[in-house]
Amino acid sequence: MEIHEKFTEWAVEKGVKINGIRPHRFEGRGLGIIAGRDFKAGETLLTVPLTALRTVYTVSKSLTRSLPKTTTVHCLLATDLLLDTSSTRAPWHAVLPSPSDFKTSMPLLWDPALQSLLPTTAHKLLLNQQRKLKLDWAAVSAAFPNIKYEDYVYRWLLINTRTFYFLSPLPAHQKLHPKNRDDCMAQSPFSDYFNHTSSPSACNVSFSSSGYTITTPARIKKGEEVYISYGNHSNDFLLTEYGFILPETGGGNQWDEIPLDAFILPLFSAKQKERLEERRFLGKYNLDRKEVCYRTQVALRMLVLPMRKWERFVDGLEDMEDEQGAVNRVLGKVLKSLKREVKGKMEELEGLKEDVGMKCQRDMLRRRWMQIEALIQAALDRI
Ligand SMILES: C[S@@+](CC[C@H](N)C(=O)[O-])C[C@H]1O[C@@H](n2cnc3c(N)ncnc32)[C@H](O)[C@@H]1O
Repeated sequence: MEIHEKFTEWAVEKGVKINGIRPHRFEGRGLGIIAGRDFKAGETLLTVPLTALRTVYTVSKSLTRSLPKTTTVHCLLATDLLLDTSSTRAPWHAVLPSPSDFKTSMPLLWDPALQSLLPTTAHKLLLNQQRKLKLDWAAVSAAFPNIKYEDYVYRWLLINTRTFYFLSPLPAHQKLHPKNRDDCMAQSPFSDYFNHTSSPSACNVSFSSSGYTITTPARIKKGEEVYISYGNHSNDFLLTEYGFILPETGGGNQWDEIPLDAFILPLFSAKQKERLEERRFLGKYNLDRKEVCYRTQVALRMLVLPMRKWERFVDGLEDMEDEQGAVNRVLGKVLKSLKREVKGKMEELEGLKEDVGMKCQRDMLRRRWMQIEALIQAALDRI
């Protein structure tokens, strides 16, 4: 833990205030934060001043000028991180995960045969990630032909997995605020040790002109891991963007959900789709841990109600309960088709040769498919 002690000293020098917490290695989660004492609800665990952050405003002008004006903040921060060989932030760089940590966990670096077996949402996010990386790499490789792709991707993933939402509160920066939400990012030392939970016990991260403040909403006992929330994300999102999924044990992921569009949309005629679109109920049908979403309930009613009655229902003039039995029968068919698809994907995964990807990658994918199967089965058992 010596590098972590050195980094902690470095962070304190930069004005980071660490109150009773320290980095600790947790099985399966890499580094995280452990409570060094008992905490009461409302206590502040960490403050990071603006001056300690790495942001688009700390990137040197010479680097910014070398890249096109349209370059993303993600790309600027990744390139800056790669080119920064000074000793200024060396203690911070020393505690970052290694390229091999990403190789095992991030689907972006997996074998294409495994990538093609990612669940729908995770796969869509991967395609989007690949598109963004391709554009960023085109800009960087043109400006710095000596940079190696692997070295760049490593930094790109560091930025992808370790930044916080950031909009500079400094008036001088405000006219330059990024237009794209994806560009509102900053690296914050020490805060980037916190692992994610979907539980309400996650610490609150607030941001103001004095920087980031991390506060606990609940009591924490000495020796417990302390978490923040990266957002209300499903496990498919966490898998592609952060390289992990929350397990079922310990409460699981309360925000987990799976899309149903591929199985529901084909049930409608072109005319029905038009009407759903007009009433803003076309697509984005999901199943979460408790139920199918309201959009699904509304859309499926179109298949069991005369159009007029459906319109009255959408206008709030008809009761939801009356047709629930008929809706559940359609939903049951949808869920059974989805379950068959999941089974097929799991069989494909089992049929892959042992040398396709790494065992830990295949295990992670299998665990995700099993979670999806369990979500579907729980929904079938409810109806
Ligand atoms: C901001 S960093 C947190 C610190 C990181 N664990 C480390 O070793 O430096 C985010 C990364 O931590 C890991 N992580 C965060 N929360 C996790 C969790 N609940 N379970 C497993 N891994 C987690 C993922 O690899 C994620 O990309």
